[in-house]
Amino acid sequence: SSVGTFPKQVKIVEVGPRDGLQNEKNIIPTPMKIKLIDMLSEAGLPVIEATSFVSPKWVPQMADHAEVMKGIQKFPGISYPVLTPNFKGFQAAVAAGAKEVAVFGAASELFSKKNINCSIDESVQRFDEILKAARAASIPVRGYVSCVLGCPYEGKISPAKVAEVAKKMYSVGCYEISLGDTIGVGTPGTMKDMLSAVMHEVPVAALAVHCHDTYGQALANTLMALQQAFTVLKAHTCVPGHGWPWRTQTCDPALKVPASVC
Ligand SMILES: CC(C)(COP(=O)([O-])OP(=O)([O-])OC[C@H]1O[C@@H](n2cnc3c(N)ncnc32)[C@H](O)[C@@H]1OP(=O)([O-])[O-])[C@@H](O)C(=O)NCCC(=O)NCCSC(=O)C[C@@](C)(O)CC(=O)[O-]
Repeated sequence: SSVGTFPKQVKIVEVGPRDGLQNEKNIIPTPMKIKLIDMLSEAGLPVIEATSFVSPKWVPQMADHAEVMKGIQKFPGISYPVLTPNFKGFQAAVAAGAKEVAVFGAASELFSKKNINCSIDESVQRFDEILKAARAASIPVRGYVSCVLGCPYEGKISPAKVAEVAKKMYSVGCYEISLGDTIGVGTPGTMKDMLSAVMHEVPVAALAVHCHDTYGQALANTLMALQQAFTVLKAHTCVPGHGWPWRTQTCDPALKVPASVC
């Protein structure tokens, strides 16, 4: 009976080669990373986050970003976005052949400082600079908001704060906002409250969730997010034939994408 309460289509963004590997202490050989990404491509995943163009002093495991990008097979129809924290990273990513990038901010001031060494407001300014250059180069930019259900330094984060940051990132031009339960402390209840607040500010079809499984709640939280998305999508109508921002495909009437994101 629950089958009718999910969206008909779901986009999965595979982040293993980046999020999965970035904290590994032992440096994984570049050919092994390339092999992993090629195997994920062969498995048919539509989007594979390949690496991140961050400072090697901050994340040594991702220091081989350019070699990874150059070495992987680019399967037709598969996107290989990479993380870019600043303009320097964006330029390096484009030079290495990236066709899509992701910027990453946080709903927690302390986490922002510890992760990308700037305040939330400063991060949005940096993203704006990336977005302007990306627009000129026709490169789509995805946005992450970390700590949406809790922060390792600040504890609870209010849904209103998450909505505020998500709105800012959407407003500067991120085509999709991925809401990260960075430390996996969310529950279906807190996920529901957070999404309700964010959905007032960002169209549901432009939202994604990124759930860590620290306490075994990731699947339950994802289920809640899908059900909530379905409830909101069901209430909207779509204008067929309109293109997605930054995207070439036309919107799918079956998805009932709100006209506001077409
Ligand atoms: C943002 C910075 C660079 C600021 O770091 P900073 O130290 O403030 O940067 P800076 O501008 O002062 O530069 C310091 C040095 O870094 C270099 N540098 C500067 N930028 C780059 C770059 N792009 N690529 C390569 N090198 C760079 C720069 O050239 C300089 O080199 P030096 O002169 O000392 O030799 C740093 O904090 C950083 O790289 N942070 C990345 C942290 C990170 O990757 N975290 C994990 C990803 S986020 C995540 O996992 C969450 C997510 C997305 O999965 C969702 C969720 O679960 O919540």
